[in-house]
Formats: sequence, C-alpha cells, structure tokens
Amino acid sequence: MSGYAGDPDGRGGQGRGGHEGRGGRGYGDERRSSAGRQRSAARSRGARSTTSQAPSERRKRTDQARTAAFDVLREVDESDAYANLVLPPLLRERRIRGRDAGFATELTYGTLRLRGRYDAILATCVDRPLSGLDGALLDVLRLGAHQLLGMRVPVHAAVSETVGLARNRVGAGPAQMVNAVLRRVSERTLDEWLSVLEKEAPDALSGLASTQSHPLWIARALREALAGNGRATDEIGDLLAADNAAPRVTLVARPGLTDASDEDAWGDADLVAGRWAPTALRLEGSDPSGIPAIRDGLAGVQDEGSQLVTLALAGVPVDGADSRWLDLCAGPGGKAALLAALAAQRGGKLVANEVAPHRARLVARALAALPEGVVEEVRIGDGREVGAEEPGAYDRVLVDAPCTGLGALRRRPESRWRRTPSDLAALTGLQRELLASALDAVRPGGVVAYVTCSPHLAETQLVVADVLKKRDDVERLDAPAAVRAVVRPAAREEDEIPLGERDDVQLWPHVHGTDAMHLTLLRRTA
Ligand SMILES: C[S@@+](CC[C@H](N)C(=O)[O-])C[C@H]1O[C@@H](n2cnc3c(N)ncnc32)[C@H](O)[C@@H]1O
Repeated sequence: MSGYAGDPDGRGGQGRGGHEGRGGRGYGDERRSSAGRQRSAARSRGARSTTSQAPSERRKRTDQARTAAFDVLREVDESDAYANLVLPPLLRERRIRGRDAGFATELTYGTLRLRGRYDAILATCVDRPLSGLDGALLDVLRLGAHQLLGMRVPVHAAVSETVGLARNRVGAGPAQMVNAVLRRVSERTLDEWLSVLEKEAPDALSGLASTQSHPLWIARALREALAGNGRATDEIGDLLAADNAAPRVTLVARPGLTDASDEDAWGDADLVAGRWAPTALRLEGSDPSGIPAIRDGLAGVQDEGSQLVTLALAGVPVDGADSRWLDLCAGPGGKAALLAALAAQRGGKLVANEVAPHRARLVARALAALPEGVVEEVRIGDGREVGAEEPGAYDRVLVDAPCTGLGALRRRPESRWRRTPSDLAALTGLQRELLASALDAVRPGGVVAYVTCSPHLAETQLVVADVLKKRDDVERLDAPAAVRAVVRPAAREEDEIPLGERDDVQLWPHVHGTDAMHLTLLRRTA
C-alpha cells in the first residue's frame, strides 16, 4: 500500500500491485520496490503537471476518477457486470488517462475486493443494518472507506470528494450521512479497525473472513481444501491475504511460435522469467496489449499455474500413438493454444470443443497463429456427448472443467461476492459427466487431465473419486512427478516445487504465486 499524503489532489496513483491487508506473503518484494520507484517517478511528474492547473480543473479530474469507479460498482451490482470488462472501455470513453486512470482502477478493484472488510467496518459506524441502505449509497461509503483505509488518501480529500460524489449521484440528504460515517471511519487506522473486527468475531475463522474480506463459506471451504491436501489449516490467513493482492500479469510464450530470446516479439516490454513454467514470462506493468507477440497470437496472457498443468498433460508419457489431442472445454482458448503449440512440435493435431458459441469464437481467435493443419477443428458442442460420439478416439484429453473459480479470486475482484454454495451442486454434476465423457473419449493407454481453477474438495478430489468408483478401466498417474518433469530446470535444482504427498496436484496463490489450480492425471487402461 502506498500513501500519497503530499499529493495536492489528495489521492494516490497506485497501480494494480497494491498490497492490501495484513499477513500477505512477501513474494515479489524486488518487483514491488521497482514498481514503487516507478510510482515515485510518476508521482513527481504528476505533481509538476498538477501545479500548472487551476484548482477547479484538478477537482474535476479527481471527480471523474471517483465517478468512474462509482459507475462501475453500480454496473457490477445492478447488471452482474464484470469490473474488468466494464472499467477499461469506460476509462477510454471518458478519456481518463495516466494517473487518474490508475487511481480509478485501484479504487474500483480495491473497493470490490475488500468490500467484506469495509462492510464490517461500516456496520459499526452506521446506526442501522447495511442491508437497509440504498445500494448506491452503500457503494459510495465503500469507496470512501477504501480511500481512507486502503489507499491512504488524506482524510480531508477522501471525505470531501466522496461527499461531493454522494451529493451528485445519490442526493443531498445521503451526502450528509456519508460525511458523518466517513468521519467515524477515519477515527481509526486500518490496523485498529482490523483488531476491532477480530475481537468482535465469534471465532477465529469468522474473524479472518471479515478482516480478509471473504464470505465465510468460502473461507471455510478453502480451509477444508488446505487440510484435504495435507497442508496446515493455519495457512488460511496467508491464503486469504494472497487473494487480496492483485496478481502480476504473466504471459505464455507459445513453444515453437516464440520464446523469451525473440527480441522483435516483445518490443520494449519489461519481462522476467516465470518462477516455475519454462514458457512463463512475468510482465513488469499491467498492459500487455501493445506487445507484438500478444497482438500476433504467438504469446498470450496466462497464469503460470494454467501453463504448468497444460505442460504436465503434454509431458506425461502415453503408450502408443500420440497424434490426436482433445480440449473438451476449451473456451476462451488459453490452454488450447498452448496444447496446440506443443502438439505442433510433435506433428500432432488438436480438436478444441466448447459449448458456448461466443466462447468457441474466442478459441478460434486464440488458435489463429498456429501453423496450418495443427488445429483439426474448433467445434461447438456439449462435451458430455463427445465420449459417446467418439469413443477411444484421442490420445490425450484435457478437461478444464467449468467450476466456481475459487482458485482465481484474486483475478475477479467481484466474483467472491457472486458465488453461492448452491452453485456447487450444478457444477459438480456437470464436472462428473464431463470427466466420464473424457475417459470414454480417450483410447486405452491414453491420458486424461482433470483440471479446475478451484481447490474446493467437492469440485476436485470428490469428483474424481466418484467417477473412478464406477469404472475399472482407469489408473491414477503421479501428477506431482509430471509437474516436476516440466518445471524450469533452475527451479528443479534450487527451489523444488512443493507439491505434497498425494498423487494429484493442488497449486496455491500463497505457496506457488499461481492461481489455485487442481490437476489429476488419469490413464485409460483397457
Ligand atoms: C474453465 S473454462 C475453460 C478455460 C480454458 N481451458 C482456457 O484455458 O482458456 C470452462 C469452459 O467450459 C465451457 N463449458 C461449460 N459446460 C460445457 C459443456 N457441457 N461442454 C463443453 N464445454 C463446456 C464453458 O463455457 C467454459 O468456456
């Protein structure tokens, strides 16, 4: 978290990597300090330009950034929109750029992510239940709380600008209430507030859920997932804190299409090698859109965990032919593009299947740069039917199943508030059917990877156990060995990737710095 107490606008210009909350791990410290240096430089540039502007002009600019954040929050609330899809075009339309865009981005994503924490604090400052407040008023209060406690905007600026926003967008009466409530919020520091929340919580897990801003059912499910994977349950605080830190942008250099040494491909992007996957490059900064390799489809934006599980599927030995691969649930196509690049290097072909037509179009786009002939087909269809339609037709099959996404909460700031435990029943039924179909679609001797970006036991271990209970033609493979075989040689030697004792793999944001991807590898035996 960086403070901007000396900023005449009374606001910070923090980018995506802000450290939110206590108890986060210290990975990426080196990068954080370099980002800090960049921010200092930006700050001094900003300070110069600010002094040349009239106060009324400065206020208008600042209001624009806060108003943009407010408008995105309302769309997320009222239309179930995704903030990361709404905010960038809105900033472009309103010509909000540079530090103002950075401020609006941090204000929007930080407020959404830490909504649970701020609601718990606001509940102690408002004399009626928050559920009785108008949604727009509550969003204004949350924005004010994030400026005060998450961005260190000076109190006078955070309060007066947010009261102005309330007056413009909600009304004069509510604006008075915003003034009173934010003054109460400003009476304590973040650490003091977190102590209050911890003391008020009925038990330790509820305290962590509230201070680290997660619904209690998710905190409980994540703690169970840690235990079910042989990890200490007291890691839960670190895991929840890791969900609150915006991830760095990781790119995949698709093998055979480009690599890190290809200078023309990367332009002047500032890149460092990934920690685990030999295909991974981490971007300093947050906008990959201008990088030539991304524009041309030779590279993509992809979490390192996604890269690792895909490389592991491609790397595990199969008996016999190895020429026809299937991605059963391919949209939007990140893993399909990596799989196809790997298949191309071995003279193989990929079929990419996706049930949603608009997502199938994204798959086709992601695969556009692959050499001709590698992509046999991008098809629109229900993956549950492929096993019956094409029994034993593939050598390798990826089931990257639709899931709750509880392993990628750091990427979608609003998603933790949208999911409910009732989503699980429908998803786990679908996951079982997709895995069963994949096992029918692979030939004896071939391999299936079951992958989720959720560590929830009901979506991972229980799905696999249930499907295998009904079959005697499948064996479990050593997934940790398959992952170890594909990590970067340097990581293998110096810093062996911690993968636990089970035969499946569960990655974690607080341990590996990846999304919490699950991987089970299965071989069809007869
Ligand atoms: C986790 S995403 C896959 C992500 C993808 N592998 C990637 O790396 O870009 C799951 C996908 O499964 C699709 N899906 C859902 N139900 C399906 C079904 N019955 N058959 C095939 N695909 C399905 C969803 O539309 C979604 O695109």
